[in-house]
Amino acid sequence: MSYGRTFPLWRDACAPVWQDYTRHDFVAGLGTGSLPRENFLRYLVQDYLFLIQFSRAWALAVTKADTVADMRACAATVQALLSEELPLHIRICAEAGLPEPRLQQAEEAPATLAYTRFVLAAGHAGDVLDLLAALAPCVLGYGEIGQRLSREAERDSPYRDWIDTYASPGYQQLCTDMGALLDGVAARRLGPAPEVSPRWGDLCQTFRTATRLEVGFWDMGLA
Ligand SMILES: Cc1ncc(CN)c(N)n1
Repeated sequence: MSYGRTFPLWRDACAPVWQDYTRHDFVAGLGTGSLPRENFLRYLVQDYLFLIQFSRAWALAVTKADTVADMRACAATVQALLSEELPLHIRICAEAGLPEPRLQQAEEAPATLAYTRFVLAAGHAGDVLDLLAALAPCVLGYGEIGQRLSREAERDSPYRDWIDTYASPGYQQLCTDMGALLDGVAARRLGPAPEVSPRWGDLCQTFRTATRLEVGFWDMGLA
C-alpha cells in the first residue's frame, strides 16, 4: 500500500531502517503468536502513554494546518486516536487485570519519552510539514504492518485483535487520508517537484529519525 506519493519517497529514502521497523522481531512475534504476553502488555502500557502524547502532536497539527480541510483531517486523527485506538489498549489491558488508572500511573520508558518528545519538538520548532514528517512513520508504518500481518499471520494468533485493528477499513482509511494530506501540504509548500526542494533532505531526515524511534519502541517491548 503506497498511501499517496510523498510517503513512499520518504520510506524508500530510509529503506533499511524502514525494514528494521516493519519487520522487527516484535512484529514477527505478533504474527506467529510467539510474542510472550508479558512483552505485549509492557508494550501496550507504554503505547497507551505514547498515544496520549501523540494525540497532542496531532492537535498541534490542527493549529499548524494551512486550510480548514486540513484542520478537519488532523482533528479526525485526534478523534481516532483518542476514541478508537486508545480504547483498544484500555480494553486489552483491563482484560489482563490492568485497569486504566494503573496505565495512567505508569512511568514513561526512555523509548516513549524519546519518541514522543522528538515528535512534539519537531512540530513546535517547524511548520506543519516538518510535523507531518515526524508523524508519518507511526500512522503509515502500522498501516503497512496491519495489512501484511492480516494476510500472513497465523489464523489463531492471540494477537489477531491487534492485527485486525490496524488492518481494518477504518485504520486503512486513516492512512489513505494521511497520505493525501501529506501530498497536499508537500505540493503547497514545496512545489511540483518536492524532491528538488532545499527542504527535502531535512524532511527525509525527520522521517528517518522517527522511524529509528519506532525501532527503539519495539526494542523496548522485547527487552
Ligand atoms: C509506537 C507506536 N507507533 C505507531 C502506532 C500506531 N498509531 C502506535 N500505536 N504506537
